[in-house]
Amino acid sequence: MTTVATPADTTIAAPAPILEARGLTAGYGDLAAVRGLDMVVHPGEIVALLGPNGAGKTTTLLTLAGSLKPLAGEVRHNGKVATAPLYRRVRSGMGFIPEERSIISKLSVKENLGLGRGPVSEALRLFPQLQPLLRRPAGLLSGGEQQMLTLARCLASRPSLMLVDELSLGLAPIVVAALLRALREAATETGAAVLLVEQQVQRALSVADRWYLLQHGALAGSGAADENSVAELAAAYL
Ligand SMILES: Nc1ncnc2c1ncn2[C@@H]1O[C@H](COP(=O)(O)OP(=O)(O)OP(=O)(O)O)[C@@H](O)[C@H]1O
Repeated sequence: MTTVATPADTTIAAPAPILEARGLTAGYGDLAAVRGLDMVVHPGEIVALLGPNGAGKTTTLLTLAGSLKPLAGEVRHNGKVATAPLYRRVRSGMGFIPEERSIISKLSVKENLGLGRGPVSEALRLFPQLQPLLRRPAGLLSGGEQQMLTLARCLASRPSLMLVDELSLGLAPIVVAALLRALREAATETGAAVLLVEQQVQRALSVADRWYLLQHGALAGSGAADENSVAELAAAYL
């Protein structure tokens, strides 16, 4: 816990960040796609990582998840420098939803849910829409149903931290709203910390608590997700 001075000169306990980037430079081979990032994500909050195409959002997320090694700087998970690869971080309570859909097409919905670390019953409680589809091969689901399956499987394991890339890509607004609502509930009810990469600024801000803006591989701004954010972000890059 860190302490924060309030205007009334009392102190309140602020939760320690669950995820931190400190001076993080990341990329591919010699190419630094993002440089010198400082970011934090606390338990129970949704933080949107915004920015135009090619700004470095996915590279940042992959590096924070342990899929790419930092070129410089560090990633901290629960206050400790994180060096474990992605699969070990997932085993220790991190949820990761990459841009490409992570289902096994030939397995049924039920079998796909069974591959998760949480109970199938919890996944179905979160997304009852999946119940009538349980016996269907996951490859035959619609894009939105596949993304529900992915998110249900991840949330059922009660992750303490979730890194989510472009959940809404190509999906109908009503489906996106249901997916984002589930993330919001996980953050509010179970204290999960969520870092959400999203192209759609307004959608992301509808559920986020805070945002960071990446441009050309560097942080170009950050703030609370409030009524001024859209105008601020529009001025910056929309
Ligand atoms: N595997 C790779 N090898 C080399 N360069 C890459 C690789 N993946 C991405 N890049 C480059 O890194 C930069 C950042 O890409 P990244 O995918 O992180 O951006 P992004 O903000 O997520 O973009 P988008 O919103 O279009 O997905 C881009 O210039 C991209 O071309």
